[in-house]
Amino acid sequence: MLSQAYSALEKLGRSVVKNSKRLVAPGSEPESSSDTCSFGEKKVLTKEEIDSAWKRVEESSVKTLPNDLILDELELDTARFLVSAIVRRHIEDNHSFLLPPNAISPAGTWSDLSELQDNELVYIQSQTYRLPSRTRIYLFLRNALWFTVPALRFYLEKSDTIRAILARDEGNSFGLYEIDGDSEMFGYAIYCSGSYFNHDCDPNVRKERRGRSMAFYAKRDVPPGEELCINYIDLNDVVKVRREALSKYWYFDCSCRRCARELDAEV
Ligand SMILES: C[S@@+](CC[C@H](N)C(=O)[O-])C[C@H]1O[C@@H](n2cnc3c(N)ncnc32)[C@H](O)[C@@H]1O
Repeated sequence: MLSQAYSALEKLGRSVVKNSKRLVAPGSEPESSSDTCSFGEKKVLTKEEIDSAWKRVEESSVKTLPNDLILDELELDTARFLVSAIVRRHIEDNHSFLLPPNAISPAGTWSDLSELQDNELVYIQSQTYRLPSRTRIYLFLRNALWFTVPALRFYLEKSDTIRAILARDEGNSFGLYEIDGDSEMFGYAIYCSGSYFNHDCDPNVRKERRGRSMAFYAKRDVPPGEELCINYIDLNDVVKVRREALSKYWYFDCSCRRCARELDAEV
């Protein structure tokens, strides 16, 4: 089914990108089709406004893919990731006997994913353009898969499943880097249990990618009860730069002891 869904997407994705004939400046707000939502003025959106934007899009009628529903390459990547997640959920819901016993993928199950921190509000509030982008991806998938892969309609009729996946992907996924060499980044992956590590600027755990898995090792002896933390950012930076990075890309103010110590030393 995954290949069926991917091939439907690939065909549509290619034709949509090919027909788009337009260049947009990186980082500019993408245009939206009539069914998607847009916010002319940049403003901080409330939870209610975000909910009602999704509801409006859900209420639009299912039709064959409209010509003006254009996804850029990054959005198409997101669409592929979403398809693999909903296919996985479909298998867990309906054909769990197909999954090898006790062979939980490193990514975790659907229920593991649902339990992760939901970051939709904070991310959309910080980058408003993401909302029309996400609703476009949802509409694209719903219209592209509705007739070609009817088994997935259940997950696309309402936006909850797509919203839930995107809300957990943000802020919980790990960057995948080349192990040796120049640290080229290959992409992102979610490892549900690994997402419970908080950040510390003097972490007691280090992460190491091993093929498709992520391994975590203690960096020193850890007394029972001490919180296990990894680092989300470069630890060689000075406190101001570290905190700015955590605030800009992770949307939190670091409460670790190293930050407190270094901030104290500055005053
Ligand atoms: C990947 S999650 C870590 C698990 C999360 N604490 C949970 O309960 O699911 C990242 C979130 O944890 C919190 N967090 C992680 N490290 C932190 C730190 N050093 N200071 C403050 N908040 C932190 C922030 O809310 C951040 O968005």
